[in-house]
Amino acid sequence: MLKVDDVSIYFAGRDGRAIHALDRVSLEIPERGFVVALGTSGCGKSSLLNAIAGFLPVSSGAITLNGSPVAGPGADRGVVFQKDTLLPWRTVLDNVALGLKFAGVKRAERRARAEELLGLVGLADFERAYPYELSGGMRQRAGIARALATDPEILLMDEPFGALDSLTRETMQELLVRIWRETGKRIFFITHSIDEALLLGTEVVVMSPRPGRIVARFPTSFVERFARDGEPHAVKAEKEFMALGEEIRAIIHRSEARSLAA
Ligand SMILES: Nc1ncnc2c1ncn2[C@@H]1O[C@H](COP(=O)(O)OP(=O)(O)OP(=O)(O)O)[C@@H](O)[C@H]1O
Repeated sequence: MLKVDDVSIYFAGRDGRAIHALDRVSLEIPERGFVVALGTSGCGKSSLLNAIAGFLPVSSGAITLNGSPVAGPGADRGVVFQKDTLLPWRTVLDNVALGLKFAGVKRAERRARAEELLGLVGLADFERAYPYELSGGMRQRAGIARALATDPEILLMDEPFGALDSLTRETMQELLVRIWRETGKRIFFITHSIDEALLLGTEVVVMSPRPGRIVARFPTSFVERFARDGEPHAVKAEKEFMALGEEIRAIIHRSEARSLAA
């Protein structure tokens, strides 16, 4: 279980005043959970993800993974950002295997594991390519393979498909759901898109800014149908999908108006 318990995060602002980026946020991501954080810009989504990743210390509260406190980055958490962080001078295969090298895994085993993961993300024919030879979607595939290389307990994904065109984005959503089902990994995923949140998540947490907090939570199961039939448009056309989307949209607008008025 990944547990975020009453976490607050403050930053020092330029004018000397503290920026309250996250206010007493709690959430749990069980095994096989796919939790999506949704909200407008500045509501603390990235701060939350960076704290779980161990890149950012919390000001108060605690984050634990299977009972152990998160005190810094670790191989038990794989991270994928909107902009890929592949090393341009290394091949796709070497990029994927890099984390294993740091973990002390032998060369032949690194190679076998990286090849297997490139197969999983549909890049088997590109292992010798360099990042500049790949499209945006392919680079994100490589990033996902790399994040999975150390067999982490959880994948942390910060708007991974935010910069992709809509068709590529759909393909990547299908791919991610397949990987989620096949590997059984828990996932924490950030998006601005209500449709994406509802399509992918087993729970959607809605956040609002100033200070960043969770204003609503919805357990969801549209992803089961998406995984089974692979037809995002049919899922999005479901009455319940549209109704929940409207409800969430209203919550976001209300909390945005409240925080601007405060
Ligand atoms: N390193 C930092 N120093 C100072 N303020 C910061 C820092 N990082 C984030 N903030 C502030 O904390 C608040 C939350 O930012 P955060 O990036 O977590 O939000 P977000 O929901 O991920 O936004 P976006 O969707 O735009 O990425 C914002 O007001 C932001 O300006």
